[in-house]
Amino acid sequence: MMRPKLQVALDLLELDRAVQIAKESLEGGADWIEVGTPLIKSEGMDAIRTMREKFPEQKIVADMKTMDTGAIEVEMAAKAGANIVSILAVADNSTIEDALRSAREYGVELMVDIMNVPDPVAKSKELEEIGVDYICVHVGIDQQMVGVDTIDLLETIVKDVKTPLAVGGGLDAESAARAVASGADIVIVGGNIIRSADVTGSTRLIREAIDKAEVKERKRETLEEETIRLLMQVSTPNISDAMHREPGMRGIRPLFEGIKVVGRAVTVQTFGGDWAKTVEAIDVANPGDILVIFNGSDYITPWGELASHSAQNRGIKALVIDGPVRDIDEIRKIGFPVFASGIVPNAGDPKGFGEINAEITCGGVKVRPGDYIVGDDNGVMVIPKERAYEIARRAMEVKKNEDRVREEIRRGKTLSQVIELYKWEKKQK
Ligand SMILES: O=C([C@H](O)CO)[C@H](O)[C@H](O)COP(=O)(O)O
Repeated sequence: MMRPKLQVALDLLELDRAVQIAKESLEGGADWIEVGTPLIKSEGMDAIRTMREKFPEQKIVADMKTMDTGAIEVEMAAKAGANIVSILAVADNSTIEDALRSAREYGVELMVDIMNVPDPVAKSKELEEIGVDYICVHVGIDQQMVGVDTIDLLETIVKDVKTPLAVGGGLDAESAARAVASGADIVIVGGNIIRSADVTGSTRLIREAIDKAEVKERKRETLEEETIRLLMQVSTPNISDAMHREPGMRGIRPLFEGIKVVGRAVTVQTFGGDWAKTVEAIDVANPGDILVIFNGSDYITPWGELASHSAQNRGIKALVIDGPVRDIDEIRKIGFPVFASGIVPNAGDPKGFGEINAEITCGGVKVRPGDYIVGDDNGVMVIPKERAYEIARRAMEVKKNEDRVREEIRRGKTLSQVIELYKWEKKQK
């Protein structure tokens, strides 16, 4: 078997950064440079021309994601210097066939990306029949965020076609090795190389993994386990960015610094310091949950040290309260994480008004039982339970991107230089 190729996907917006990252990834063992679709949209065919000029010996893949007018788009990319042009399999066969004619005419190869096709096996057979050079088994970035797995897709196709397979979609060293073991001829990696602070080192790790193609037994995490693991690795600002700058809870701060908590909400609606429901909720919650309380008063508390102690014994992760707490000296001593909007000495009475596990508003944000709560030094974010996995994945992408930008700042550029801020200012109409 031929040594599998490693294709680095330059999904960036800035050409200078893309050139630098390409250079670093080639040093780490990448074979092919993919001019990613975002880069092509941002810089046009100049992105391909520049890569050709900077890397005259390298194989360059243009990820055009063409849907129509296949011939002209292949011609453009070929004339700009691409060796392989990638178009979409969801395009009509007339587009794919004409793109292939153009590829033959201009001396380039055609890769066809089966992302989003309704029947990947049937489509792959059809593409083989048409005679394309490569089939790209690809799970798009948005699909990755909702849990679609690239290797699962590869395994459904591999036995039915002989055309060389390029495989990509969220691959890291472990899944890249798995892809090769399952039959990938070309491994495409974007985010896990290009967003790394150490592009060369990350490429090297993936290179070694695909060369060995050793598959380790893996215990698949449940979606909930993976969601919590990922959320523990990102910050509330990462989460807010991933949610299109969704606000955190207003006016709610951690009682002490350096705490990071993730858990699912058990909600409590109470009134003016009535601590019956807040304390009963400790018995309702499961280990790992976070109590989220709306108190309706900023001068009488329904929560203090004894409740904290009891919650901690039950394995409850934290308390988030729109309202004040008391006994914070004792709460700090036992280290029970509390996020609150105030501190007072006086508690209310246990009258029994209110409700456990109703939808509430806390710090101006809607919270339902089971929603994911993340608290850290910056405040508290609420993630709707239906989108928790997706948001966790997207927040991780935000974090990775920041890791790379931080490294480029460390090397001496200003933030606006790194992200070419001026170019991306909204132009007035
Ligand atoms: O093609 C891609 C995507 O659609 C954005 O243009 C990526 O290059 C491809 O998915 C590889 O990137 P990662 O999934 O981040 O590894």
